Amino acid sequence: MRLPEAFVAKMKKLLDEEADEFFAVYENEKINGLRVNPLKTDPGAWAKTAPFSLSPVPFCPTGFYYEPDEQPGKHPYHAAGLYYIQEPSAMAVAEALRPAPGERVLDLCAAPGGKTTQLGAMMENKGLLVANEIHPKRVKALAENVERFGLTNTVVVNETPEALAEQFPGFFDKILVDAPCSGEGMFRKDEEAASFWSPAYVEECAARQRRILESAYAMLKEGGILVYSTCTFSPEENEQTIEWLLETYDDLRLLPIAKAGGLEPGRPEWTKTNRSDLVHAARLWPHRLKGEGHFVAKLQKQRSTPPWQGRRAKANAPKAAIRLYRQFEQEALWTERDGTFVSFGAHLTVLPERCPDLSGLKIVRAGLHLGDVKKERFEPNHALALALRTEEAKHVLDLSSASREIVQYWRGETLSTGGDRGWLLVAVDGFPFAWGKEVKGTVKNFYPKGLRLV
Ligand SMILES: C[S@@+](CC[C@H](N)C(=O)[O-])C[C@H]1O[C@@H](n2cnc3c(N)ncnc32)[C@H](O)[C@@H]1O
Repeated sequence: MRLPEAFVAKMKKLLDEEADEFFAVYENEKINGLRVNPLKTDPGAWAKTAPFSLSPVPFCPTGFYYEPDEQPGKHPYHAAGLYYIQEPSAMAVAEALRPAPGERVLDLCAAPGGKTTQLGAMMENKGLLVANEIHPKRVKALAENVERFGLTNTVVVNETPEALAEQFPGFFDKILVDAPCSGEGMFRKDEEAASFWSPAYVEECAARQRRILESAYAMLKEGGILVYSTCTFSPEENEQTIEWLLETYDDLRLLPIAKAGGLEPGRPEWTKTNRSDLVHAARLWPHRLKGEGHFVAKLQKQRSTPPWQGRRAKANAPKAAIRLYRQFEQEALWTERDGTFVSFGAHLTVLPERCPDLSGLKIVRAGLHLGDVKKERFEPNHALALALRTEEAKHVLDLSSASREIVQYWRGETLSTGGDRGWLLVAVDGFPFAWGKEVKGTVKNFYPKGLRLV
């Protein structure tokens, strides 16, 4: 592939005798990976019986490589949220943050949701995950992936980092800044990134990263952890951004990232002041492991920070909406859902635990969208189907992934079953896939129109 000349010259200078090995990887095919959803299945056990030939990614316990001739993105298991197709090196980022269930976590630059889905799964749907994306178009894909993965503790927001910082000073235990960057590490995967590249663009990205990090710092609580990552090689956006951060906020401390599975240290010699602590950061090099280029740094805030003083969100769902939902629950489910029920128009939603007041923010999705009240009836949302376990549904239509019916259903067609059971959960090999309504022998299709197979 054709690489920008100035990029080639710069990397030759930086990498010196390692440069030939580095440039040789551009002749190879890109590496493919998927990350299995532990909310839905046991990754190790599933990988052994999966319809793809999977081998483990050494630095991510839920990550697997698949072969270039396979297409897991087109399998109904993908639609059922069993895995996320993700560039393997990108999987190391959420591993460095590793939030615990119950924490307050922010993914500040989140679309399309690779890391959000990984963080949400690590949190076992407990606590609060705020997934923010500044671009209104990209936020839609983020919300869809959150839904597909079955995340119920996640609020998807479409804001600037500055607006969030105003609302949430000192609020978060953990923050991920997976920064917009010049994308040098993705040239092999995305040739367009190469056409976009220039030295001036690298500087522009670095300036933007610094602004985003200022907001992130403001939102961290005392003792809170920040992970910063890029998919680029340039020292200006990596070691030097962290150098700037450490100089600007002298209470921040770099924490070591384990160098397992091929991760290498950051490069102190690429900072302006030769900061030795940059070895704690991690670099993922495409010529040193099976994956593209990435940089990851982990920092802890030491300064005493006034605890967040904001209000909690209050339940506001009309009684009638909850009554209709409870009726649906009685008819279709064995389990009852508790929590803070709120309405956005006809939408009925249950918020994540201890969710803060969200007024004034552009909220795309808040917690679990249970369904909509339509003409005095409750219609369950696709998100609810994907957040359930099959055992929770009273009526299940389990289709084989190899069957014609699953493809028909995915396309939006009705199915003939002969039954009359009302709302039923359509599943693929035992994994929830969508809602259907079985009336007088026919299952009416509730697979969302925008997600159907075409
Ligand atoms: C590297 S991508 C994030 C990838 C994502 N974390 C994932 O794993 O799927 C960076 C994101 O930052 C967003 N972004 C661009 N400018 C931004 C800004 N000024 N503040 C915050 N986010 C920004 C981009 O739209 C993009 O979606």
